[in-house]
Amino acid sequence: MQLPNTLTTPAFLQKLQWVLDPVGFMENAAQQYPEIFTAEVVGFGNTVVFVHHPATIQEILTDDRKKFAALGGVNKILHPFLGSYSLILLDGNQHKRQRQLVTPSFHGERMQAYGQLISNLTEKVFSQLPIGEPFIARNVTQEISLQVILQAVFGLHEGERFQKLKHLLTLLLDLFKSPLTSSLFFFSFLQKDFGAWSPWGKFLRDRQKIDELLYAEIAERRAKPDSERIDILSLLISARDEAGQAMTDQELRDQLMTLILAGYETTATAIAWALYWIHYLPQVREKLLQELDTLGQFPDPMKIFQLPYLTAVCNETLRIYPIVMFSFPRIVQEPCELLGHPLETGTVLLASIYLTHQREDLYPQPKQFKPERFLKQQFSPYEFMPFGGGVRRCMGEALAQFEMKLVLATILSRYQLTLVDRRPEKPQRRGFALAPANGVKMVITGQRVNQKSLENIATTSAL
Ligand code: HEM
Repeated sequence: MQLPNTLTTPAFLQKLQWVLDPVGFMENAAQQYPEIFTAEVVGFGNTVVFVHHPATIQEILTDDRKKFAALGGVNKILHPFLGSYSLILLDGNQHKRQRQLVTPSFHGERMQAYGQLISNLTEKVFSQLPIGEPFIARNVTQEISLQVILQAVFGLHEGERFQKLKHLLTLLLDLFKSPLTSSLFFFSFLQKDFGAWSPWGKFLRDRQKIDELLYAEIAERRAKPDSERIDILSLLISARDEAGQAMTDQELRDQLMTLILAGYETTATAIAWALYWIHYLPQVREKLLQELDTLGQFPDPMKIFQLPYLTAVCNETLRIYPIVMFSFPRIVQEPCELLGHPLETGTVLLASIYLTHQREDLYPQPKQFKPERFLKQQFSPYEFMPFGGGVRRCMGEALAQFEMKLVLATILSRYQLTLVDRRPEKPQRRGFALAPANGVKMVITGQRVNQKSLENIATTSAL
């Protein structure tokens, strides 16, 4: 059967461009085929149909348990890292069960509990940066994001286990960042244990050490339950499914690894992009500071979360270069038609988040960073979809949005920063994320005092 709008470039060239320049690849194809096209890519079983038409994406994502199944098997290269019970790898009822167990811990209102923690961690990491010396924003936001996950999700605080896990997880997560080391996961023939010095041997030994630390933490928590604890691991330990069953140790371990893989680099990259846009466009920074200053010196985290302009800046950051460029694959389960094209069972579909966010009819001048568009208009969940949709919609959406806003508010209200390089940052593939190619080089030029508080001090002393 003829697939929709098949690209004619030789398959190996398509794959090469997909790996090296995914944005250029998708944009070229969309110029020719503005709603749907078929391409040869690496990672999802070769031939994939890209869809970037909101109504069609809605059709797919609202029926992705049956007609367009969100099968986890296509993510199997992540199995050695995540384990058999990972949400990302499970299908059907098993997937549904894990989601039912995990979802309540990530509800929006629960995030309030982490407000102070996120602000304090940001302050701690930033206070260690020397004033006047350039730093790479993405490295700093990664440090913050890793610590937020270890503390808010794993419930670990300073101490030996925290330090060991932080070190080992960083080693393992770094493997996904370069094409060379991530090939270990793509090619099973490289997965041979030739001892601790061989790449796969080292991976297995590091993973073993991580597992020992995680299982020790889980055992301690089970032995000494503490109802005061608010971290996500504690909530998962007490969660029960419909049949009253708790999660096993292995399920807990696999979900923790999933949450760190899905949540660490994504959120860190989003914050780095936001810092870039805010400092690249002085009028955006100015407006944000005016809005933040209205809250006074020690604002309530929920008040920060609700700020309209800050929300618009975060949304526009996730629109212009969505961190995750496309949804997880959905697989056609019965012959059907999309946009007039017949599709047979087994066809792999990707909702292109990037191309949907670049549609001129939805977002006029899509290459320009304009937070105001989110103040003027409300977009449907299939027009603006940085966190995907349907049964695999991001579990960490509330945490990611909360963290983005609190980290930005803390940095902007306490520090004056500037970009070291005024040349535009280009988006580049980095592991699973679409990241700023140079990591956003910045420098702290000084501390900042809330203007509103200064005015208050001035008025009080004048009285
Ligand atoms: C700005 C940050 C983030 C972005 C842009 C993002 C984006 C996404 C996207 C696009 C998906 C796929 C959805 C689909 O196929 O429809 C996804 C899935 C997922 N995300 Fe996120 N994510 C972010 C942060 C997080 C965080 C902080 C966590 C948890 C700590 C998290 C956990 C997950 C999980 C577990 C899944 C898989 C859900 C499933 O398979 O059922 N994400 N995310």
